Amino acid sequence: MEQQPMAQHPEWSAEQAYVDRVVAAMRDKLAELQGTMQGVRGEIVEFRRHFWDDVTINLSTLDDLVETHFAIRQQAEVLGERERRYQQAVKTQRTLERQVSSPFFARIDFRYEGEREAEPIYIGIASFRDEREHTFLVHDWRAPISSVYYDALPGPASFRAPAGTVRGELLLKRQFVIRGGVIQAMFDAGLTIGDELLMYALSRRSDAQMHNIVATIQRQQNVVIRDDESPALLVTGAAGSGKTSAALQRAAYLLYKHRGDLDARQMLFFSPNPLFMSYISNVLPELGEDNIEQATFYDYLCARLGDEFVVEDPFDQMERLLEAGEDSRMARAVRYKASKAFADEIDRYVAGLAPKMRFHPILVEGRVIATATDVKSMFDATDPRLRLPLRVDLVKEELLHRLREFERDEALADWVQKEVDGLPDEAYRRAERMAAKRKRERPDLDEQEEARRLLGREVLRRMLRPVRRFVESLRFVDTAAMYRAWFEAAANHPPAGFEAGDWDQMCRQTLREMDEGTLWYEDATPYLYMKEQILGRAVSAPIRHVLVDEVQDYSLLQLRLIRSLFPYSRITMLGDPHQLVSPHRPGILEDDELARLFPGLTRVQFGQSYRSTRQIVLFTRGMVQGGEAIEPFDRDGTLPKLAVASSEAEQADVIARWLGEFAARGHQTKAVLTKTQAEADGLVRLLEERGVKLRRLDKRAVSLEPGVVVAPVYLAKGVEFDGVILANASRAQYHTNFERQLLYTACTRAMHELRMVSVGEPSPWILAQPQDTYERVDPAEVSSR
Ligand SMILES: Nc1ncnc2c1ncn2[C@@H]1O[C@H](COP(=O)(O)OP(=O)(O)OP(=O)(O)O)[C@@H](O)[C@H]1O
Repeated sequence: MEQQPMAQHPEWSAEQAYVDRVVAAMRDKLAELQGTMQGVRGEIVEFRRHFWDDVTINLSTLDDLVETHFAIRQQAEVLGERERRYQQAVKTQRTLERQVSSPFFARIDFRYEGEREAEPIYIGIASFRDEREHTFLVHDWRAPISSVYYDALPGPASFRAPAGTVRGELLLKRQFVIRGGVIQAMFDAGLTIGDELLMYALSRRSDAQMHNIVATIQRQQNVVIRDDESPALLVTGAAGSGKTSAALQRAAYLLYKHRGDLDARQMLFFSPNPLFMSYISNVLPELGEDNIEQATFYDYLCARLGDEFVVEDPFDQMERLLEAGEDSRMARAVRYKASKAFADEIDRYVAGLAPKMRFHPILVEGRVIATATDVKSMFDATDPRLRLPLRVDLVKEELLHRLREFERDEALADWVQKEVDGLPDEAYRRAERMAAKRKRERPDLDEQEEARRLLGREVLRRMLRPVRRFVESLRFVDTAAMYRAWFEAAANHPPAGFEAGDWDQMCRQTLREMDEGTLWYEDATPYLYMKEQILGRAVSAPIRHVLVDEVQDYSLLQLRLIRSLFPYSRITMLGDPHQLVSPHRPGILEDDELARLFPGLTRVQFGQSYRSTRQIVLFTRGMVQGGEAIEPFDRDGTLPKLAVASSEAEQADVIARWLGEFAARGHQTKAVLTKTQAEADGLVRLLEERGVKLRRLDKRAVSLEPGVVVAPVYLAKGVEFDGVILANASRAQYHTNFERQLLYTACTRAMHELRMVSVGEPSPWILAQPQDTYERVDPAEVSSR
């Protein structure tokens, strides 16, 4: 790799001339696009205005009705097509607007086998064609040939194209930083792809939003991004190794490769917290793609459970556990409910559940349509060889049939006719007209009675609407009672590792919570999982690709649930076993269960860490087992600092001073991280008293902004800051294995600077690091500076 000062690079002016040519062509295209968009917009407005002119509404006969239906549909389709065309133009316009400032970031010269001349290929966030000459002025970074840029060294090279492997020779690999249409920097790469450009990218200050990395994707990351074969992919790697980045560029790659067939709404990204969702929300739009669907697993659970229970969120669960401690009964219960043993237990329970199924009665206005025993009999009458969901479905059909019968049979009943009496005259007149019409077909009909019957049915239909919904959504199956029944029956049979008293307490606590209409977070997954096994997979067919970030924090059961909800989707999972911040059993990522659950699982391990300076990586990697394998990227910074304060007040003085230093150094995003929310709240008060302007980040926070945030570590998962100060980095806070992982997660949020302050003795996980990987400073000196 050699960097040439731009003006001295012999080809600088030739390259700038090419930039100018491309930018000019892009501006022309933008102007043309503007015209087209105006035209299409006009057409849409016109079309909407005259939508009904070409539709004749005629509902007299069935044929007329069908014809009217098709006429409306046809009009709607034409309109839909124009609207899609307009949306597409808006998208192209947005991408082009980005590209006129920075039309491309790389050039490769590739000589195809058998050709004499090499062809220069310019690579950017999207392709751009010279329409007159039918040539590509810029190639999309996802085009097959662009992979040479990411994968190959100068010399013989090949790439995979739809028609097969294409061979040739890579003669030049050049990188550019272009801003406002002017080349700012230009590097000719030798052996590796763009260390210089990567350094440039990694040295920037964070602006509280993640950005795309397409100019500097590393070879290993490219493997993940372009893998279009694995049905399931697990990427593991240290903090900051680019797992999330690779996953997002992968989404962009797949959307490009399968354009026309795969839509952003068919991809779902499970984020660790709401804050993270906004943190990454810029990446795909930067690349000209629509954002894919995003949800936290908790949101998803709640959406599936509807209003059945109020579900505790994972952050409250976390606080509850941090307070109770790892060895508490509560923690053991949480771990058990997330365990494979419990998952298997539920599978066994569901397999033998048929004779013990529980149902709700079907009632309307206090009248019984079917008692719980009736429903049970209907269930028992179905073929026992069928799976539970099919049997439930048959009961549903039978119940819907009963509802129809009920509507027919009760129309003239007194209790219904009492309601009919209260109907407005208009309804009567309508019913009388209808009855008269019918009488023409059946002269023996009692017209008065028929009118009352019609009205009775109308009243019943309205009354039965919620009941029908209740039946259709299978709420007549009392799944909660069956979940409870498991705990009722299990109370006297503690599993291994539980004392009888503790187990009994746990079972009773669970039942009590459910009585109150709430579900603890640890119960939400097993409950929904059981429910899905009984009622059938309410499969999310539209989702074709699921991405799960921070997968180390998922329990086996949560992953089983994801598998059963998205059985036809491909899955990409990203995780770091050392950043386990949930109370679940560690080791899920290495587990064979994972491969059983996701057949065809491909595992990829990232070795290099890009986020933090070399000093931060060398310090933090000692906190994890096997950490010596984590390779820092060679970006220089200062040593992490540790101050041992003697009081909370002194700690706050040190933090306030350090935040001042961070600001002076130009750090945009700064975080003070704590273990718990209560600690964060306490610190906010002390820092505000010292005149520090900051933002308290709690679980409701949905966006990250530049400035100082104070937050518990578990809320800062996946996110990064220019400078991080870890408060209360003391032994009391961080000494168990689990706390070590929290500590590692907190420290690895720092891109440029890491500081730690403890009140009293520091965490043994800090003291265990080699003395030359961090610097101890005197708090008195810091605060008097
Ligand atoms: N190839 C790359 N080029 C430029 N920047 C990169 C590259 N890979 C990763 N980065 C940067 O490194 C930082 C960390 O990336 P990312 O958040 O994707 O890592 P991660 O492995 O998901 O981290 P964590 O496990 O800590 O959440 C981000 O700022 C990202 O932009």
